[in-house]
Amino acid sequence: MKFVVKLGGAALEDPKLLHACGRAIADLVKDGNQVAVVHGGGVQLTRTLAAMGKKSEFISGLRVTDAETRDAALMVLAGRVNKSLVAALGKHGQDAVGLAGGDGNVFRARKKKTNPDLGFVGEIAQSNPRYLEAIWAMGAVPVISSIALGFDGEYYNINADEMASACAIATKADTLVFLTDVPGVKGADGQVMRWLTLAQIPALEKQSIVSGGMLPKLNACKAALLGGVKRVRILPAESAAVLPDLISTRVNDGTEVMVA
Ligand SMILES: Nc1ncnc2c1ncn2[C@@H]1O[C@H](COP(=O)(O)OP(=O)(O)O)[C@@H](O)[C@H]1O
Ligand SMILES: CC(=O)N[C@@H](CCC(=O)OP(=O)(O)O)C(=O)O
Repeated sequence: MKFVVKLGGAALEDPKLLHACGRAIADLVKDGNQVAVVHGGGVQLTRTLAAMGKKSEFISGLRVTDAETRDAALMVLAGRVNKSLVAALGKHGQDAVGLAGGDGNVFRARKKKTNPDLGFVGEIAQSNPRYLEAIWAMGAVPVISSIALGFDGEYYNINADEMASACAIATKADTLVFLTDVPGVKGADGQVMRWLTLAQIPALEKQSIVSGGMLPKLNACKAALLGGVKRVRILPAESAAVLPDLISTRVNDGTEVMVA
């Protein structure tokens, strides 16, 4: 089976959690699966920007990204965060190869057209997974940061959930899992929804039951399901150990997002 596992920045904050996620991903590979990891690092980027004296601003869950912010994103996401994940997999004996969207032209971006304008925020315009296939052929795990090179030669900041769904579609993954900092998608009663269909999403958004970072996440779930990915699950990073069980065992953690 082919898996894309997305790790959010909050999940990467806690060394114990990072260790547990690294182990679960390594176990998934030991079971014979092909796994690509896509990661965020929003929290880490916000912290670095604050140290630089820059405030972070988000519109509908997307960071307003001027040139200085984009350069910091390259430094933090494609640098420190990417390499700490490569190290976490290495600790469990799993080879990993870090890359950003521009490397090997695996993902190419175009500027996201939004109102208001978000600067260097991009969306994936083209993908070519041949380098991912090559990394898998070597028994390694590609670890992809949410940065991609535009056709104009500029790097663009991509929401990591969006990057993960583009990766799952491009690689024809069977399963896309979002490891995050909440136990799942909470409904109107504040309880985690075990299942969520695409038809339920607009009402949740309209009533502001989902907001912030959950908006791009649910958009990414929808894109993946409509793009042919069979299973999409939002899972708390604390439950990463259940990853290898997702295929054959009934798992209650998190929210399964389904077409209908
Ligand atoms: N209905 C909801 N259920 C769960 N989380 C929600 C909901 N609405 C908004 N959120 C927010 O979405 C966040 C998860 O998105 P995000 O911060 O982007 O995570 P990640 O770093 O894993 O991508 C949660 O921390 C929570 O604050
Ligand atoms: C355009 C945009 O918003 N990009 C995100 C990329 C990182 C990300 O998505 O990180 P998480 O998965 O940890 O939230 C950002 O700048 O924060």
